[in-house]
Amino acid sequence: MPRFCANLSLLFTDLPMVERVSAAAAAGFEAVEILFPYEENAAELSRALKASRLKLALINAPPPNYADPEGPRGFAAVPAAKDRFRSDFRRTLRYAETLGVERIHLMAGVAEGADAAAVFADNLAWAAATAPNRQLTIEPINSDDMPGYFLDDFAVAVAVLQDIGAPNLSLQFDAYHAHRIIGDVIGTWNAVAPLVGHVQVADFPGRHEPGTGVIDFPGFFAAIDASGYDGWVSAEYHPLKSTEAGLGWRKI
Ligand SMILES: O=C(O)C(=O)[C@H](O)CO
Ligand SMILES: [Mg+2]
Repeated sequence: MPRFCANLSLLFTDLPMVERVSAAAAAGFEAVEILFPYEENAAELSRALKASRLKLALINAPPPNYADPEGPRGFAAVPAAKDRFRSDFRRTLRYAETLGVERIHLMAGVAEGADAAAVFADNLAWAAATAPNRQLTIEPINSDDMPGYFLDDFAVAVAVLQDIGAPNLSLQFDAYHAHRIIGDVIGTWNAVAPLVGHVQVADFPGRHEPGTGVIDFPGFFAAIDASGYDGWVSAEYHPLKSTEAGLGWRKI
């Protein structure tokens, strides 16, 4: 079975962020991800992670809260926001240092066209060269959930990763988005697995726990194991009831 990680922006949300860390450890997770840690006290969060012996697998680069439906969705592919992307990235590196983050997800933002594609490639190459010791990811996100999001296509993600060819830049594979963008989660996984650095899971419809919808998670987890991927598989879903009541999927 893959190694599972808890997304603390979506799980254990009845608790303050710092307390979600020990709740994840008590539920048997060995790693967590936090999409928006920027409103938290980084030193306090770091102490909580150490006390629970949990790794922080992933954070998103700012802006701080993409949960705001009106808020920006990152800037990596936004031509007018090149300076903003780069200053945000430097800020992320400071958080990553304090928190001991394993991977940083660089969000593309709302943009389209040839200029956006060129700026995206340029910003990613710059970020990978600026932080050669940090692992960075990009994630195709379906445009029904995030209208206008630049990176809504696995082929575009694969092409840019292969063009840049940086060893610290990889694909973030979210099974929920793969289902909504392409439909065939396992086939898509088998085509891109060597490029993947981080995995997230939620079922469709509803974006709830694996096993609550139509995605073949036993088959997907078997495909992950067969591919040799040994990174984290993160629970990035909205619990149907309570977080604890919905954790049985880890044994399916
Ligand atoms: O939308 C997703 O699936 C993500 O992983 C983004 O990081 C959300 O911010
Ligand atoms: Mg995701």
